[in-house]
Amino acid sequence: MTDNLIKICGLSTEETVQAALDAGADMIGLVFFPKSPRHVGLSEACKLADMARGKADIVALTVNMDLDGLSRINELVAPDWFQFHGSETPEACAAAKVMYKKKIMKAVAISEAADLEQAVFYSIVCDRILFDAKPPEDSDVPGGNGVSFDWTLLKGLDLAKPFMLSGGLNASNVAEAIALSGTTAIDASSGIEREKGVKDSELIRAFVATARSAQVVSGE
Ligand SMILES: O=C(O)c1ccccc1N[C@@H]1O[C@H](COP(=O)(O)O)[C@@H](O)[C@H]1O
Repeated sequence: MTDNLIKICGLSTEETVQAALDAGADMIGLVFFPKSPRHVGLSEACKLADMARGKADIVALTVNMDLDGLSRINELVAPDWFQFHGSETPEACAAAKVMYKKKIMKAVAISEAADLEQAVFYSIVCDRILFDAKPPEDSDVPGGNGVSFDWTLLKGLDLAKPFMLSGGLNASNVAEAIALSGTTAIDASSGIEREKGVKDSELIRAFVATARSAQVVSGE
């Protein structure tokens, strides 16, 4: 067993939140983005968050949401984290951190080494960086696309804050992703679904079990 940090994102039912908690996920993500097949309304999100509170960190994922929307989520859902998955600036991330007194994770889209540079600025003001693949050109959503990037780009990366790997992870590739990236914090969404937007409890269990035991390969 490892202390790898495991986030299960895009949960929208009580059954799959319970499966993630029972499997030992450290963070559960709720998506507040109407274009996403994983979007949850506020009242459902409150129920799901209450199930997880104190057992796993609750992450509210938003995309370029205005302050009214963020304030409502903050007051009603009371997440531990906001995950900003749009084009929010470092200044906006810093302002949200002060205003809501919550931890902030900023998604940074990667396809080549040069894309890592923007993470430096975010890592000064945010609590964690989430590296995700750039979305396909025909996608309506900036994440949850099941697309991976070259995991070796993260090997040896030194930022002011910790980071997490996402993008196309599933039970079959997460051990290799951890080994090649050197990252022990990982996040999955579409790779644990039986169809788009529909999480599968068995796939969640398999993902968490594999991710929990996967080791970084040292000395490379
Ligand atoms: O899951 C979504 O629908 C979503 C919508 C908008 C922004 C981000 C979204 N998901 C996040 O994207 C990454 C990668 O997801 P996947 O594993 O490749 O499906 C992950 O952090 C999700 O939380």
